[in-house]
Amino acid sequence: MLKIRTYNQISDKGISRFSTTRYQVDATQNQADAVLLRSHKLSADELEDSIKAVARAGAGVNNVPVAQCTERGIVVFNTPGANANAVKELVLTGMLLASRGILPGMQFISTLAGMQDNGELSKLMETEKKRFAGNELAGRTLGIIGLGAIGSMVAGMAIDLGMTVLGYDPALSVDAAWRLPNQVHKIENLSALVANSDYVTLHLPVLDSTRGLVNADLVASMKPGLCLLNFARDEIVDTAAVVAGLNSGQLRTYVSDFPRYELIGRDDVILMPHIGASTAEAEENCAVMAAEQLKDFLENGNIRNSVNFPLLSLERVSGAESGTRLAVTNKNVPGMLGKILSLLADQNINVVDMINKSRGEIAYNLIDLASPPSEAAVSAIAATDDVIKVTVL
Ligand SMILES: NC(=O)c1ccc[n+]([C@@H]2O[C@H](COP(=O)([O-])OP(=O)(O)OC[C@H]3O[C@@H](n4cnc5c(N)ncnc54)[C@H](O)[C@@H]3O)[C@@H](O)[C@H]2O)c1
Ligand SMILES: O=C(O)[C@H](O)COP(=O)(O)O
Repeated sequence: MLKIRTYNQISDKGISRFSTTRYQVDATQNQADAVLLRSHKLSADELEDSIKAVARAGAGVNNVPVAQCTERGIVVFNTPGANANAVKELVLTGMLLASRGILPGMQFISTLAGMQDNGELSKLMETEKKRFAGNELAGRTLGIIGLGAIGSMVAGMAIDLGMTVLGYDPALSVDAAWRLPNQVHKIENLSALVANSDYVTLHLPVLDSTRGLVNADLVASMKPGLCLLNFARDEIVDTAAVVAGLNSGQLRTYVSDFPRYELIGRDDVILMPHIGASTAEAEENCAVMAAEQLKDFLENGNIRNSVNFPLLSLERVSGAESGTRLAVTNKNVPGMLGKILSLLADQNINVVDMINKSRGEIAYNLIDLASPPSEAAVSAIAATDDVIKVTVL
């Protein structure tokens, strides 16, 4: 039996991908093979030595100790794009709430509970509605910081709304560049992007390089009256700089999925309780994608959508006598593959097929064998200097 320990509420659609004859999946599993979670802040101490993988049903992996996982040969997966549409729709909601008198207008109406005369009510609406006028999005400029799965969908939506779109992403992947609508004006300089935008929306991960990216200097460069939307992570924004910007009028509105106490109760701030991905569709998509990736890894050693391991996949060779596969993780240093293969040769085990890839300090190998390796052979490989993990699949 393979064991998966879950944290958070994971959609049943994902959990049901694991057959009950082969997997035990719930929050109580100890000595588990893998962890499946959403935003639970995972500490390295929660990862027992049996853990081979952590699957994040979602995009952000800042709640996972990725560097320690890498050192210990634990593969970390995420589900890029699976919740992008949910976030895109909430960005639109945020832009509309920031632009039209929707929330104050609704609050005004709620003060009228108890009025009994619809004629009077209609008259009151007509005299008061000027207090809740706003502006349209068409014709305005949206700056997008981070043009990955979410940023590109937001770009497409904004173009459809008649907005001009500026984009900034110094780490843009080739795949993401292909997905991007060609009407997006790529800007190399963050200050130029914020100086020329009416709305700026953040869609980048929190990393050491992006923590505090929106700071006092960037706020000072903003076009006066800009609306900032943060559906990425709170650490990317310096709250004190945002408060100062709102107080000075440099910022008109701050919309955020990450409430901070300093921001609660302000008319120029719209806060949501981290619900960017909280739709039935996104929760199902993320859970299913995470489950499929985890299964393919635990059963075949294949790696799709990992944030710390090379992406790699090897078809099972039909007719291979034993169907035995070794997954070996080692430090990315010269000569490792030779050592592993020679240990197998010493045991007279023939290699049917294999693949090897590296990423940063890690190398990962899938080796299909013509006959099952003895325990001694597996132990010898595991004991080799710079080998981190060996799994027989
Ligand atoms: N509010 C929510 O519920 C919610 C939901 C999903 C994702 N998120 C957050 O949104 C982030 C983005 O999600 P995604 O699915 O689009 O991820 P993604 O990996 O597809 O895209 C992120 C993009 O950010 C870019 N980037 C990296 N460093 C940058 C920098 N310094 N400046 C500008 N761009 C930079 C990358 O090159 C990439 O294109 C996640 O990391 C997560 O923190 C929040
Ligand atoms: O990074 C993400 O995918 C989002 O922040 C969603 O987080 P959640 O799975 O806890 O809703």
